[in-house]
Amino acid sequence: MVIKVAAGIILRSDQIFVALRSSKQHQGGCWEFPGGKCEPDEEPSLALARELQEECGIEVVKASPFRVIRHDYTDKSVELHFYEVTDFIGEPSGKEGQEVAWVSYAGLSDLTFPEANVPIVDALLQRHLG
Ligand SMILES: Nc1nc2c([nH]c(=O)n2[C@@H]2O[C@H](COP(=O)(O)OP(=O)(O)OP(=O)(O)O)[C@@H](O)[C@H]2O)c(=O)[nH]1
Ligand SMILES: [Mg+2]
Repeated sequence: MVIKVAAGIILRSDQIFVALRSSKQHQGGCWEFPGGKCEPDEEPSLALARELQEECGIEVVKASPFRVIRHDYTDKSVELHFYEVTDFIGEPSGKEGQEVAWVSYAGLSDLTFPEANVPIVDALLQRHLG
Protein backbone atom coordinates (compact mmCIF):
# COMPACT_ATOMS: atom_id res chain seq x y z
CA MET A 1 0.00 0.00 0.00
CA VAL A 2 1.31 3.41 -0.97
CA ILE A 3 0.67 6.22 1.50
CA LYS A 4 -0.25 9.50 -0.15
CA VAL A 5 1.29 12.55 1.53
CA ALA A 6 1.15 16.30 0.90
CA ALA A 7 4.06 18.53 1.98
CA GLY A 8 4.64 22.27 1.69
CA ILE A 9 7.85 24.07 0.77
CA ILE A 10 6.94 27.30 2.53
CA LEU A 11 8.87 30.19 1.01
CA ARG A 12 9.40 33.78 2.10
CA SER A 13 12.17 36.14 0.99
CA ASP A 14 14.53 33.37 -0.15
CA GLN A 15 14.07 31.44 3.07
CA ILE A 16 12.39 28.08 3.56
CA PHE A 17 10.44 26.94 6.60
CA VAL A 18 11.37 23.46 7.84
CA ALA A 19 10.40 21.34 10.83
CA LEU A 20 12.14 18.60 12.77
CA ARG A 21 10.44 15.21 12.91
CA SER A 22 10.26 13.87 16.45
CA SER A 23 12.19 10.74 17.33
CA LYS A 24 8.89 8.85 17.70
CA GLN A 25 7.80 9.55 14.11
CA HIS A 26 8.73 7.69 10.94
CA GLN A 27 12.09 9.13 9.79
CA GLY A 28 12.43 10.70 13.24
CA GLY A 29 15.30 13.12 13.68
CA CYS A 30 15.12 14.19 10.04
CA TRP A 31 14.01 17.64 8.96
CA GLU A 32 10.90 17.82 6.79
CA PHE A 33 8.75 20.08 4.73
CA PRO A 34 5.64 20.22 6.92
CA GLY A 35 2.65 18.18 5.84
CA GLY A 36 1.05 14.81 6.34
CA LYS A 37 -1.05 11.97 5.06
CA CYS A 38 -4.03 12.56 2.81
CA GLU A 39 -7.31 11.28 4.20
CA PRO A 40 -9.04 8.67 2.03
CA ASP A 41 -10.26 10.43 -1.16
CA GLU A 42 -8.79 13.75 -0.04
CA GLU A 43 -7.09 15.79 -2.78
CA PRO A 44 -3.42 16.46 -1.94
CA SER A 45 -3.95 20.22 -2.24
CA LEU A 46 -6.68 20.05 0.40
CA ALA A 47 -4.58 17.79 2.61
CA LEU A 48 -1.79 20.34 2.32
CA ALA A 49 -4.02 23.19 3.49
CA ARG A 50 -5.37 21.10 6.36
CA GLU A 51 -1.97 19.83 7.51
CA LEU A 52 -0.30 23.25 7.34
CA GLN A 53 -3.13 24.69 9.42
CA GLU A 54 -2.81 21.87 11.99
CA GLU A 55 0.98 21.64 12.16
CA CYS A 56 2.09 25.24 11.46
CA GLY A 57 -0.98 27.39 12.11
CA ILE A 58 -1.04 29.03 8.70
CA GLU A 59 -3.75 29.43 6.09
CA VAL A 60 -2.44 28.59 2.62
CA VAL A 61 -3.29 31.27 0.05
CA LYS A 62 -1.14 30.16 -2.90
CA ALA A 63 0.40 26.70 -3.39
CA SER A 64 1.84 25.48 -6.69
CA PRO A 65 2.54 21.80 -7.41
CA PHE A 66 6.33 21.27 -7.42
CA ARG A 67 7.13 17.54 -7.73
CA VAL A 68 5.55 14.18 -6.96
CA ILE A 69 8.00 11.67 -5.53
CA ARG A 70 7.29 7.98 -5.07
CA HIS A 71 9.68 6.39 -2.61
CA ASP A 72 9.96 2.94 -1.05
CA TYR A 73 11.39 2.96 2.47
CA THR A 74 12.18 -0.45 3.95
CA ASP A 75 9.07 -0.23 6.11
CA LYS A 76 6.62 1.75 3.96
CA SER A 77 6.03 3.27 0.55
CA VAL A 78 5.03 6.89 0.11
CA GLU A 79 3.83 9.11 -2.69
CA LEU A 80 4.81 12.63 -1.70
CA HIS A 81 3.06 15.57 -3.32
CA PHE A 82 5.31 18.58 -2.77
CA TYR A 83 3.91 22.08 -3.21
CA GLU A 84 5.61 25.45 -3.14
CA VAL A 85 3.68 27.67 -0.77
CA THR A 86 4.35 31.27 -1.74
CA ASP A 87 1.48 33.06 -0.03
CA PHE A 88 -0.08 32.33 3.33
CA ILE A 89 -1.82 34.04 6.23
CA GLY A 90 -0.29 33.86 9.70
CA GLU A 91 3.20 33.26 11.00
CA PRO A 92 4.26 29.60 10.69
CA SER A 93 5.23 27.96 13.97
CA GLY A 94 5.55 24.50 15.48
CA LYS A 95 1.92 24.00 16.54
CA GLU A 96 2.59 20.44 17.67
CA GLY A 97 5.68 21.34 19.68
CA GLN A 98 8.09 20.46 16.89
CA GLU A 99 11.33 22.38 16.43
CA VAL A 100 11.12 24.63 13.38
CA ALA A 101 13.49 26.90 11.46
CA TRP A 102 13.71 29.29 8.54
CA VAL A 103 16.76 28.35 6.47
CA SER A 104 18.41 29.80 3.40
CA TYR A 105 18.63 27.68 0.25
CA ALA A 106 22.32 27.03 0.92
CA GLY A 107 21.42 26.08 4.50
CA LEU A 108 19.26 23.19 3.25
CA SER A 109 22.44 21.24 2.49
CA ASP A 110 23.38 21.25 6.17
CA LEU A 111 20.18 19.49 7.23
CA THR A 112 19.34 15.80 7.08
CA PHE A 113 16.06 15.11 5.26
CA PRO A 114 14.35 11.74 4.69
CA GLU A 115 15.78 9.87 1.70
CA ALA A 116 12.71 10.66 -0.44
CA ASN A 117 13.45 14.39 -0.12
CA VAL A 118 16.92 14.25 -1.66
CA PRO A 119 15.73 14.99 -5.23
CA ILE A 120 13.57 17.82 -3.90
CA VAL A 121 16.41 19.49 -2.04
CA ASP A 122 18.66 19.02 -5.09
CA ALA A 123 16.07 20.62 -7.38
CA LEU A 124 15.63 23.58 -5.04
CA LEU A 125 19.38 24.11 -4.77
CA GLN A 126 19.87 23.71 -8.52
CA ARG A 127 17.22 26.27 -9.29
CA HIS A 128 18.38 28.79 -6.74
CA LEU A 129 22.15 28.48 -6.74
CA GLY A 130 22.56 27.22 -10.32
N1 LIG B 1 5.45 15.72 6.20
C1 LIG B 1 6.42 15.16 5.54
N2 LIG B 1 6.48 13.80 5.45
C2 LIG B 1 7.51 13.28 4.77
C3 LIG B 1 8.50 14.07 4.12
N3 LIG B 1 9.39 13.25 3.48
C4 LIG B 1 8.99 11.97 3.73
O1 LIG B 1 9.55 10.95 3.33
N4 LIG B 1 7.83 11.98 4.51
C5 LIG B 1 7.13 10.78 4.97
O2 LIG B 1 5.75 10.92 4.71
C6 LIG B 1 4.99 10.17 5.68
C7 LIG B 1 3.78 10.93 6.20
O3 LIG B 1 4.11 12.09 6.89
P1 LIG B 1 3.62 12.52 8.36
O4 LIG B 1 4.25 11.64 9.39
O5 LIG B 1 3.93 13.98 8.42
O6 LIG B 1 2.06 12.27 8.40
P2 LIG B 1 1.00 12.96 9.40
O7 LIG B 1 1.36 14.39 9.62
O8 LIG B 1 -0.35 12.65 8.82
O9 LIG B 1 1.29 12.24 10.77
P3 LIG B 1 0.47 11.30 11.76
O10 LIG B 1 0.73 9.91 11.26
O11 LIG B 1 1.15 11.57 13.08
O12 LIG B 1 -0.96 11.73 11.70
C8 LIG B 1 5.97 9.75 6.75
O13 LIG B 1 6.24 8.37 6.55
C9 LIG B 1 7.21 10.57 6.47
O14 LIG B 1 8.37 9.89 6.85
C10 LIG B 1 8.42 15.49 4.21
O15 LIG B 1 9.23 16.27 3.69
N5 LIG B 1 7.37 15.97 4.94
MG1 LIG C 1 3.04 15.54 9.47
